[in-house]
Amino acid sequence: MNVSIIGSGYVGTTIAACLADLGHDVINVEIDEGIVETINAGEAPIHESGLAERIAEHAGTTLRATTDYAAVRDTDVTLLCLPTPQSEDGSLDLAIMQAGAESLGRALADKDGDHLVVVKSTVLPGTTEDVVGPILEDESGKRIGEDLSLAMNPEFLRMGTAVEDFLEPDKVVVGATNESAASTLRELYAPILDRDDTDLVETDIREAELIKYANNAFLASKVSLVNELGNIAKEYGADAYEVLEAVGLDGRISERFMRSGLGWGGSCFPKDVDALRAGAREQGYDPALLDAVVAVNDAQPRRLVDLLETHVSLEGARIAVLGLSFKPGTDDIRKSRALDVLEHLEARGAHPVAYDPVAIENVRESRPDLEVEYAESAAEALEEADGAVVATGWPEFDDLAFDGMARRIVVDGRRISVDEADLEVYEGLTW
Ligand SMILES: NC(=O)C1=CN([C@@H]2O[C@H](COP(=O)(O)OP(=O)(O)OC[C@H]3O[C@@H](n4cnc5c(N)ncnc54)[C@H](O)[C@@H]3O)[C@@H](O)[C@H]2O)C=CC1
Ligand SMILES: O=C(O)[C@H]1O[C@H](OP(=O)(O)OP(=O)(O)OC[C@H]2O[C@@H](n3ccc(=O)[nH]c3=O)[C@H](O)[C@@H]2O)[C@H](O)[C@@H](O)[C@@H]1O
Repeated sequence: MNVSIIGSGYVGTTIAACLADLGHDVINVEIDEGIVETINAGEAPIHESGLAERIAEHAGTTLRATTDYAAVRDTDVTLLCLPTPQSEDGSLDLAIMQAGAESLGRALADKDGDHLVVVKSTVLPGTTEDVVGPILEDESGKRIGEDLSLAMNPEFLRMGTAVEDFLEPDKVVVGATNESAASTLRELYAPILDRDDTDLVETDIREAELIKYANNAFLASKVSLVNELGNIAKEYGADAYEVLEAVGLDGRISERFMRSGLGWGGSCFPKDVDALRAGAREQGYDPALLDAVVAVNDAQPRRLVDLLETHVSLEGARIAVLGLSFKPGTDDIRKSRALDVLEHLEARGAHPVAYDPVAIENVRESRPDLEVEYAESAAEALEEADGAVVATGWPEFDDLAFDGMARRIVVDGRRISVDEADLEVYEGLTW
């Protein structure tokens, strides 16, 4: 099938390379010329395991990139993978989606024959049909239900495991208003749907849009609940990891997403939970539980620094901060809880020395306001430190030697593997 993908970021690039791998002819339409050149040169513009080799294999043949929207006219289906950021007040900002839909609609005006447009970006219910659809109709002169079809197909991949998640998903959700759109998507994903472990959910567009938010809200809530239970466990002197491992054996609950500690960050959970809360309020519903989910999450970094302060007087103290990215396996620092830890340490007069295997440059560039010293290794960050906090659970922090510290005091927000006998103090945030 001939497929065009609008937006070549984490989702668009991953999907393009994977669909080319599945045998489709794919073109990425992207406004950033640097990304376009990188893909056409056979290289990956982002770091994701399994991506570079797929781009290298297909670039120039079944995978191409362009800045020119006219390319969509040679394709049967277009997947919109544009960013859907949040506004200052937390609500969903659709400006980029609207601009992309306008360019796409204008390009489709000169296309003979039918075209299917699929929204893959995370958008609130009503966006596909009430915002994207009308723009496409106005700009293209085509009519939905006649020579234009619209579908919504949310994406559930995680950063760090994007290729594997896309090719081996638990489910594919297709929201479509007509059978021909649904059948085109079934054909597009045929090799994925042939897997025994992938469920196909066919539904209407609004449900598809909300399934994505409900999914992220559920996972973020699960981690906040696990953190609240962990905070309570800590008060009782109990180990939350042992408690929740047992709880997870209940098939209704599941063992996954049970890691308590510093909380959730990243480019998705925070923005999507906020957008859903703002959207719910706009609809007249007060999302009390989701408000609490965010409040619990926001309190964890302060709790970690409070815990450290019970062992170290922070004014003037040199504190090693291990990990800056929002989770291991990525250099993404958006809404990383580690940044909140740095802010709390700074506010209390400490001198943070941070180390991360891949994310330091991103923090340096995007947060010049932070007064942090950066180290080139964990050992260098720990040198002469009066205490250390673990903010991201990178595997390389497991079984680390805490040699060289002025005082071997370690407060862990991610449950790394530690030989406590080597330390003066080892405290987990929730155990
Ligand atoms: N990052 C993730 O792990 C996941 C993201 N999502 C959702 O997918 C959507 C896309 O997210 P990401 O790929 O992370 O975004 P991103 O920010 O990594 O990439 C978006 C790309 O679109 C390009 N772009 C912006 N305006 C454009 C335009 N008018 N025409 C063509 N290209 C344009 C940007 O230059 C950028 O390269 C969002 O709605 C997000 O919530 C869903 C599942 C996973
Ligand atoms: O909508 C999105 O973009 C994506 O958001 C998340 O994916 P991602 O943000 O890449 O990362 P996760 O692995 O879900 O982790 C999110 C945050 O939760 C934290 N977390 C996760 C699991 C856990 O047990 N404990 C915990 O604190 C992680 O450290 C991280 O900060 C979802 O898992 C994806 O399904 C979804 O597609």
